Amino acid sequence: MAKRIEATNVTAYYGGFKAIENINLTVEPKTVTALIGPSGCGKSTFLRSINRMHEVLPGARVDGRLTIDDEDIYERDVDVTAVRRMIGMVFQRPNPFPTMSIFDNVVAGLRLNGVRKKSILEEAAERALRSANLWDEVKDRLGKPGAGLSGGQQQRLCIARTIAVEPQVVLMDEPCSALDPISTLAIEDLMFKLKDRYTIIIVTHNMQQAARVSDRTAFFSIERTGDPGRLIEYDDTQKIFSNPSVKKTEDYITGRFG
Ligand SMILES: Nc1ncnc2c1ncn2[C@@H]1O[C@H](COP(=O)(O)OP(=O)(O)OP(=O)(O)O)[C@@H](O)[C@H]1O
Repeated sequence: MAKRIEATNVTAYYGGFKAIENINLTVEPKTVTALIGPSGCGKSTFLRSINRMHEVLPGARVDGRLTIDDEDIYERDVDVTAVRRMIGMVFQRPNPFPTMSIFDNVVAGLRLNGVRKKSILEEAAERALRSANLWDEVKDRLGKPGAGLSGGQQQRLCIARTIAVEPQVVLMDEPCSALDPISTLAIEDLMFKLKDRYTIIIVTHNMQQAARVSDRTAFFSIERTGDPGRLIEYDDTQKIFSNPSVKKTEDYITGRFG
């Protein structure tokens, strides 16, 4: 189910502004890859290029090649909705649909895909909530609003909603930045468990988190304000955090810049 992602010379623009330039990296299936780097270096832009969310903004575009298991997702005849179904995304702030119940939140994507049968929806909801380590906490109040959960629970609800449609890749943009340390650890445990089935890419500002959860780490940076973000170093997480090859990476992870 998990898929391999390959970016070749990916460059992304906001109108005339080039936000990232010539990003080349390959992400293997069933791994967690962390994108790190100083603010504004293009981590989120690159992440959103992977499921074609970047182009949703007026004037925004992507050049280069991005393949998922050798299929170029920017080919002209590609169904963008199918791409976004295959590549789920979890955002910085938990964003459950506020007026929907916990159950309706989890199955929202399935309903959108035309699934109507109650027993199928119930099974899928339980499976996704169990995978998201949330089932035990919510099984007795599935009809209550999702917005009534704690921040950490809401984020796990959003993860359940994302995986309910069985994507192959899960993108996470600073998924723990609004959470307390205990909820953060719960999400990190979850990532560890989910990588059995999915390819996961996470943007994080938390170096310890990158070191704890990821197999590979990509360090992005910019030369100066207004320049595009570039991939400086990409390697096994252990190598990046113990013996990086590039001085700039070392300066960043040791807190000397950024
Ligand atoms: N909607 C937008 N319109 C114009 N420029 C944008 C937009 N979003 C981001 N940018 C610019 O693109 C560059 C990269 O931004 P991006 O958010 O990808 O960086 P980032 O590394 O994820 O930053 P952070 O760590 O602060 O979230 C920045 O210069 C930013 O100002």
